[in-house]
Amino acid sequence: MTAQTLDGKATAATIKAELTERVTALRERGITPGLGTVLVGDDPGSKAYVGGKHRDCAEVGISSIREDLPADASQADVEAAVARLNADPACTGYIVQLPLPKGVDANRVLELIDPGKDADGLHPTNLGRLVLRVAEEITSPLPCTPRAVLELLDRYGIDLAGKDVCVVGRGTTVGRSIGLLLTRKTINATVTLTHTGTRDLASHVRNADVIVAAAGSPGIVTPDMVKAGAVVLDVGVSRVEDPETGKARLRGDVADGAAEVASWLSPNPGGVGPMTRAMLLANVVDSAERQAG
Ligand SMILES: Nc1nc2c(c(=O)[nH]1)N[C@@H](CN(C=O)c1ccc(C(=O)N[C@@H](CCC(=O)O)C(=O)O)cc1)CN2
Repeated sequence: MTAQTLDGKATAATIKAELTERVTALRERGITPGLGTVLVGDDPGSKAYVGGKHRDCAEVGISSIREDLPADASQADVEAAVARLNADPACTGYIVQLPLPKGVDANRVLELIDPGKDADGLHPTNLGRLVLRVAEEITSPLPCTPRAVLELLDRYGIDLAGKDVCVVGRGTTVGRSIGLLLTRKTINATVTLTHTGTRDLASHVRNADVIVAAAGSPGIVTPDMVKAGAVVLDVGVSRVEDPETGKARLRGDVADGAAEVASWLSPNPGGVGPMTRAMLLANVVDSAERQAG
């Protein structure tokens, strides 16, 4: 068996075309959605992700605003950038790129974001809504990568009701919140959240109908851990040095060979990453539409 591809790149392109139409309709009503970003420091990955977010905005007609701060920015500097975006009427939604450098308390920063402008769905109020609303519609923004996973599966018609899902990794942007989404009554999956303290990771993963590998640990999910016919989402990404060329290359959390066992597999790159970018745009457009009534 060779797994079918959950093509995030192609799906994201379709979603971006849909969003372009919605942005055009907003602009015709005199409303221009605007995404702000706060980037602290020179981490090449974070710089590339933020650059990609601004290119995506330009592609669909969303305006964008940058707050780029040096690596030695203080907690107060970062909080001041957040305050500027909270006050800026041209910014309808914004994100603080994570991780923040050591010495800056990310949770304190996230708490200062105006929840109505929280394009990442990471403010405690928006995460709290996710906890509280089990069956009711959630109109507040959802964290982009969890939303990306769900949207990708939905676009390929993969039903999760009654399925056992194993999430590997308990990070803020993916692992901790995806279980809340998957266990909503509209989805009805059963979730096991595993992490570095889990005993016998393989046994949990092996039980799962759907695996969400989001540990940021290259190749942590090996083919022998994948149940035949499972759906595998490779979310985590790491830059590792290729021993042959000495050059840095991207590696996902799922080791080579999983495609021979799984029924569906999201490639990495080209799977959940592009969908994460598309879901950020969707959060911005959703919130601009809500603000416009
Ligand atoms: N404030 C946030 N910080 C971070 C988030 C987030 O959702 N909000 N997620 C990640 C980084 N991230 C977006 O910020 C992100 C990661 C990966 C991709 C992506 O498209 N990856 C490509 C490969 C890219 C490459 O070549 O380097 C792919 O998977 O095809 C987009 C966004 C942590 N921080």
